[in-house]
Amino acid sequence: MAVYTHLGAEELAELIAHYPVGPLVSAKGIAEGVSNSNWLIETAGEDSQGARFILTMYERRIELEDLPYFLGLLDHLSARNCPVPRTIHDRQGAAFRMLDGKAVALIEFLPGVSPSQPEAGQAYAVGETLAKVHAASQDFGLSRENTMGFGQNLACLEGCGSNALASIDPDLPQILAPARAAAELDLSALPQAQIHADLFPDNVLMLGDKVTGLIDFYFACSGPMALDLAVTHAAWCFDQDGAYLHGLGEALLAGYQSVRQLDRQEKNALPQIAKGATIRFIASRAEDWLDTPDDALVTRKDPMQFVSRWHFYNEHGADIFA
Ligand SMILES: Nc1ncnc2c1ncn2[C@@H]1O[C@H](COP(=O)(O)OP(=O)(O)O)[C@@H](O)[C@H]1O
Ligand SMILES: N[C@@H](CCOP(=O)(O)O)C(=O)O
Repeated sequence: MAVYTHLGAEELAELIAHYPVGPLVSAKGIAEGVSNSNWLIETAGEDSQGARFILTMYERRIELEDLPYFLGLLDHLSARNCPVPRTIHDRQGAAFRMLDGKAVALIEFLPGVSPSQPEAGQAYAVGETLAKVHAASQDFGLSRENTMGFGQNLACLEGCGSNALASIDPDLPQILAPARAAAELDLSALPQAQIHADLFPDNVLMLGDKVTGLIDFYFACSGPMALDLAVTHAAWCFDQDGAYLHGLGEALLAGYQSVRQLDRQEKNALPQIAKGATIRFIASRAEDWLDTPDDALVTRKDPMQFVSRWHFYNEHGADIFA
């Protein structure tokens, strides 16, 4: 379920009239996603050829002051031929508007579907695209602190508390010690860029092995490129049962390095960074788990999936990223 707000037909038509896209033809709520409300918008187009867009209403976890960074980054990357949707600006040139007290943005619709069981060719293409995004972001003029960094992950887990973590799974509190170790890591000397920081398969649109869209940049921030690669590795390279998919891992790293070679310092740090990346998702999933009522329509994501990935990187990280 990801339409948290009801927008009536007249309200939608009035909103769309502020954009140079022609009159509204249809609006359908999109079920996927958990954070924001999204609609697939069809308009007549300025030239009456018809056009499609995504209308996003920002509901949770997004600060209004961060929108110029997120939406500006989309426009910056799109202008540099990265497969990223551009923002449609309204007739006054604004990238977002307020509606019923919430921010909304109209975003280019990109074709493609998110792979549910990614294959090696797709992992290669995602690695390649991620490296291109890192390169293209180098001259982006804005920056944003990572609000889900290793220090914040520790604070989040400590905020949940051992007892509450144990109520999710008796083994979960054991992640507190590794979270303390991750919070001590200093990644500031590693090569930096604007990073997506949440590049799960459901945030990538593909047609076959071609990446047609990277979406959902709402955790994007300024940070080490190796962290983005580690998040993507942890999100793409394990099957439903938690088994490591060696072929996907190799392909992702090869695709990335076909565009940008990792340096020795990054390779040495990657095993620790990958463990930290798993803790990032353990922390947010645990917090969401405890915050989500049992009868909520949103499906809770299991933090233990990433605990098992932490153990994998702890044992094999040095070999994988050598
Ligand atoms: N630019 C886009 N082009 C095509 N589909 C999109 C686009 N942006 C979002 N979507 C669709 O909307 C869904 C939810 O979007 P997403 O940004 O991931 O929401 P959330 O932040 O709530 O997770 C995606 O799974 C995708 O199907
Ligand atoms: N990718 C995160 C959850 C963030 O949700 P998104 O729908 O905004 O990508 C996870 O899997 O824990």
